[in-house]
Amino acid sequence: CVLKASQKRRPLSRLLEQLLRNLEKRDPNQFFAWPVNDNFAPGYSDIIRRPMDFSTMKQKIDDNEYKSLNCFISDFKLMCNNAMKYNKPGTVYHKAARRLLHAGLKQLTPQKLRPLGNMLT
Ligand SMILES: COc1ccc(C(=O)NC2CCC2)cc1-c1cc(C(C)=O)n2cccnc12
Repeated sequence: CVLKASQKRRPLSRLLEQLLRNLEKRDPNQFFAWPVNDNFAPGYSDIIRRPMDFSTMKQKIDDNEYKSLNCFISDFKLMCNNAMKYNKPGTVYHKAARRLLHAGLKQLTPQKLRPLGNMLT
């Protein structure tokens, strides 16, 4: 069937949505699903200047704010590093961020991305 213009997603957006879904699977507790709330994380917005979470990344994909894969990967790293900055080592969140960052970057290696590359053509 022919996709209407509104349904036609840019190749980059389709790739980023696929990558985002795979990254979200590595966050089963959904600690990274939504913006961190200062009520549960005292002083968070004083310590973390540039908050980031998966829902914000999804919105940025939908708003075509990512001009490249590297911008997307930078936001993923920012999200994990924020958690390792605010939360002390040994906390459930610091450990979750380290594991997510490690697992996520393994999915974003050129070897893993090359097969998806043809989605960009
Ligand atoms: C969207 O953010 C969250 C959503 C849910 C939860 C959560 O279910 N926490 C329960 C596990 C022990 C309480 C935690 C968080 C959370 C993420 C974070 C991060 C990512 O720093 N955080 C830091 C301090 C306190 N809570 C959190």
